[in-house]
Amino acid sequence: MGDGRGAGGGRPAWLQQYDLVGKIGEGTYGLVFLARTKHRRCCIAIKKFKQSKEGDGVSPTAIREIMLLREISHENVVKLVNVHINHADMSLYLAFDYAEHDLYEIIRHHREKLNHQINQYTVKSLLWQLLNGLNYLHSNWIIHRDLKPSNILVMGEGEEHGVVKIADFGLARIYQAPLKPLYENGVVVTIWYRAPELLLGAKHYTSAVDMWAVGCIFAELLTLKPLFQGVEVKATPNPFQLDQLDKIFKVLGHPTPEKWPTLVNLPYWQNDQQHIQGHKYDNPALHSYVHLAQKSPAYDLLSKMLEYDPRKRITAAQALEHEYFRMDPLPGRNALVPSQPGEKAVNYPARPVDTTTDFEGTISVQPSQPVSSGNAVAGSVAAASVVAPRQVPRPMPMVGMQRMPGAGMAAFNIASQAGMGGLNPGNISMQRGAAPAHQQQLRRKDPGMGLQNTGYPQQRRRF
Ligand SMILES: Nc1ncnc2c1ncn2[C@@H]1O[C@H](COP(=O)(O)OP(=O)(O)OP(=O)(O)O)[C@@H](O)[C@H]1O
Repeated sequence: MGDGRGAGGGRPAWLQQYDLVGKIGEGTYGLVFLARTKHRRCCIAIKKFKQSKEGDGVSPTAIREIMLLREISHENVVKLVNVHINHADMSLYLAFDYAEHDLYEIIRHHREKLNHQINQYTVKSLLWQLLNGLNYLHSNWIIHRDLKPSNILVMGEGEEHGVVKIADFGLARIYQAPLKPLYENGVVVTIWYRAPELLLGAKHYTSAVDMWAVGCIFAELLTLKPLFQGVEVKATPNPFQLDQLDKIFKVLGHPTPEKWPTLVNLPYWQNDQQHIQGHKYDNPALHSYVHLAQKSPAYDLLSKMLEYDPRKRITAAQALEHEYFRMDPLPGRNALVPSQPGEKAVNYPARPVDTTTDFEGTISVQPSQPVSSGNAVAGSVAAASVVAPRQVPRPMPMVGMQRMPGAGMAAFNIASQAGMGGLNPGNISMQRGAAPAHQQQLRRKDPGMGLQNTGYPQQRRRF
């Protein structure tokens, strides 16, 4: 594909397969655009990575990582459909399937507009699907590392209505090496979903960090507000985040080496004892923060996700088997349908689209694209407005990473990615088989339902 320049003003040729609708978001590392493929008129979200000040582009290592992400296929994981490199400045564009909603907006809509809780069926279905996608990623040795509500997408009207898609998986590895975050551009970040072992300076990631984040998200779905809203200390790399730990201790109590034996080995626990000891609370009570009975299965599951010791924390596979998902209301594939007969479905707003921003992120493009009616996106365009900046969390700095071995995985030989040319529009030379050993086994297409789980606890049609 290359970066062939179109006749008109230096626009790369690959861009011509899309009609740009506008900008839908901005993260630490880049802008996200809504586009349509000219050929099939599919809605696509294109994530453009910003260049760092040093102007360093995309390394072959990052490209290899991205190619592996293309092999990931699961109903609850957003599909990476294309990768484009703009040769001129080595900027990177990733094209994903488009999702109309995300948990950040769904929670905000309930908190600020509807003023009522998300119904139990929806919470349970969102959580189950999130765990189902995560179980698949973890089984493929991918740790997300930046799970937060804006990264949990939910499909709008259509065949996949109400289906959860985890986004931004695996991207932390790409961000860190070749693309440095732009701290200077005023982006607000959050550490609210960060696991305590990382806050205490653990050097290795395990998939348990994602389960902590899921626990935080579960609590937020129940209460409509973040559970641990610490104020971040801004410094690099990975400074001691005492306020965030304080928020956690207040709700869960002080961790102890009796309950968490490896605590004593964590750098900040050793070095900042004095500070940490000053943050003891008498009556921690998670159940009162989330308004759950202590004996309820929901509380039991949540407290297992928010277990201090990462080795004791519940895994995604175990969580899917939890009693909470076996009792009424049972989770379903469309999380956004009414929970009871006669109940009205919530009409979540479409994403606002800023139609004045082009792929460069600066100048005005052609007037609004004609959008076929009846499509969810039509609403977005009609309601086009400047996209309000939101709190934009960023991934953790890259540190050593332990991956969980997946059970019963079919071998995937990286060398089978022969002829990656089609996937490698920048024609960057790549050594075959050069990926780390732990990545050389990837489960290929998974029909959707995780490893240990054959499907939803009980299929039930909902309207
Ligand atoms: N495939 C997609 N379909 C629709 N919207 C998407 C898609 N991927 C990302 N978005 C939305 O684009 C916005 C910006 O996403 P982006 O990932 O750049 O930033 P973020 O997740 O908010 O923060 P960061 O990337 O800095 O951690 C978010 O609202 C996100 O929900």
